[in-house]
Amino acid sequence: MLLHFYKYQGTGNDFVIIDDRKQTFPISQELVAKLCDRRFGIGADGLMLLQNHPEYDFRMVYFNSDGNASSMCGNGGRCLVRFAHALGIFKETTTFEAVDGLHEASVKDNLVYLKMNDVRYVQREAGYDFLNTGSPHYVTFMEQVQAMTHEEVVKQGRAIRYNDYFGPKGGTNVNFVEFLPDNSLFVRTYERGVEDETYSCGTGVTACALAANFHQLKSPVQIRTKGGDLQVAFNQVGEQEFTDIYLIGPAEKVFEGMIEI
Ligand SMILES: N[C@H](CCC[C@H](N)C(=O)O)C(=O)O
Repeated sequence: MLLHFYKYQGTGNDFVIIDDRKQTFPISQELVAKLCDRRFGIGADGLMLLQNHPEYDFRMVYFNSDGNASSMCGNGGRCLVRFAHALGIFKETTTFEAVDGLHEASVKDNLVYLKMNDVRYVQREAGYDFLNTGSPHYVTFMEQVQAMTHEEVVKQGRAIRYNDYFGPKGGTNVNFVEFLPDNSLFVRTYERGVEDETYSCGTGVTACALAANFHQLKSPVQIRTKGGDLQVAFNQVGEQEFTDIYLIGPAEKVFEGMIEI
């Protein structure tokens, strides 16, 4: 069977997208992992289905590149909004349903504005913060993050993702954050379910921006990643409470094609 697919990327976090409004995609962990494989498939950090929704513009179904369905993907959400806009599903703003509930979004001047769910609690520990921005994120602020090798990000990220505290809870994504002189952040992320460093992580940079608020960084926070620049705007309504959280940045179609499945 020939499958029509689209390839999108949002600041280097890349995805296979399927227009599955007819809900015919034969979901299986094996097929999703194969399509995301960078040698034997199309290659991506994740795969998304765009499906019809009885009340809202569309439904987002997200899978990590390990083939397993997962929690919310911020960059994936931005790419799917860009795709839906290109399909003509909406003109200015859209509301869609994802695994963590409803999201509003808009496309303006080549940027996608994605509203993230409110954050009601930030667990603050010695040396890290832990919060859920649609996916679970461990955030640690340190020097020289830009200078870390890929191997160091993977080794240190993997150790935290599988440690005795986070491992039994399904693991976590791990973010290493450096304050830059211009009050922006440089973020590198080890992603659960990709089990590697990705070029950026949308729910990850969102978590880093909120955690940086405890270090006097105010909204909007500029974040640099290996894959490009993102912005996170938010409203702090309480010591640990954030609403009106927007993840803002570019999302582009790279190519489309057909693949035998
Ligand atoms: N790997 C994440 C999901 C994708 C998050 C990331 N790609 C993003 O842009 O938010 C997890 O399993 O928690």
